[in-house]
Amino acid sequence: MDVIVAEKLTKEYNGKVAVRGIDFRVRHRECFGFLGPNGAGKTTTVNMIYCLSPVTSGRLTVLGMDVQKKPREIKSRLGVVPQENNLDPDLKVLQNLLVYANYFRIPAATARTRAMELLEFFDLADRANDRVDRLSGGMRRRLTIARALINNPDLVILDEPTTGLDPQARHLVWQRLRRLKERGVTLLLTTHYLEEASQLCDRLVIMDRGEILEEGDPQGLVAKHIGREVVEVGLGRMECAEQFQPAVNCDDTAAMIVGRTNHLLRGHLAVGDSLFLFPRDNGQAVLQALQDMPVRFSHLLLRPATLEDVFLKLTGRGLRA
Ligand SMILES: Nc1ncnc2c1ncn2[C@@H]1O[C@H](COP(=O)(O)OP(=O)(O)OP(=O)(O)O)[C@@H](O)[C@H]1O
Repeated sequence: MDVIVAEKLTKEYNGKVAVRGIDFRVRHRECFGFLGPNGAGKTTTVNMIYCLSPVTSGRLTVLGMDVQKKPREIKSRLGVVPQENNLDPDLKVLQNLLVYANYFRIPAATARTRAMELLEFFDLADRANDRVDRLSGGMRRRLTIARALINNPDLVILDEPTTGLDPQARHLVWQRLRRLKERGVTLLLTTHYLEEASQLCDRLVIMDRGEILEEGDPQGLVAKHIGREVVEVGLGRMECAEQFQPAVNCDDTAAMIVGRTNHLLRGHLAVGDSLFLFPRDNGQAVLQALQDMPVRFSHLLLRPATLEDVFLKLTGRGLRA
């Protein structure tokens, strides 16, 4: 049985559509992601999944139950990590977990054992008696995730789990989330970090302006839309040789580059003063062809293709634009 089934799911705020008739399914024990820029509708979608925000139209079932009919039952089996940490800063680390356990009516002894196990798992055991306001941002985030697990949920929803964390803290959170997945917990996360999506998600949807543009596994999506590599050409502040004078603007130069390398490409994309070339199979040959041109580009690089390229190709914008 799928853990979440959404069909033509729609959310409007005062007549303004935030989520526009989307369909998706989350499978048991997978990590499923919503990748998209700010305002794409990710938070709105997860708010409907954890029954915080009513569905405007369409069908949404979580753990086999309709969100409009069984919100209480659904909530009791979910763990939720909201975008903003909402820990109680006046309470100590362990107390934060115990108070939460109380909401779920977990017996005190069980709650204490589980809380200590979770603190251990998230590398926070030695901070159990510290006040929350003494913790670093990364520790608070891990504590928020630990708290979401206190009721042993069947599904954990994480809204932008590592936004605002430094790279080291982010990697530590990813490591723990991967271990949770190995233990069989179904994870659903929203993110605008392509690296987070690639590192954690088995499958994801790319969302923009309330719609799902694509669905698949991260590697499969990159292979389908882009290929293995990208040659990125910076067309701003170019230095041209005399004989290359006709190519004075980006559009002309981009057209000329594509003309010369087309036989080596499976596609290309011009965005602002950057040109992205998608080599058919030999990125090095494309790079060489450009290096042979009498132009010094503002930058020229051959790099692995990423989900960011997929997003750019689908929307014409960057994820952080
Ligand atoms: N409570 C609300 N009332 C009115 N409009 C809202 C409300 N919440 C969200 N919106 C609008 O719905 C759209 C989708 O917002 P949402 O927060 O779901 O996007 P998001 O992808 O999660 O982005 P972010 O990463 O910024 O949270 C936006 O246009 C937003 O302004």
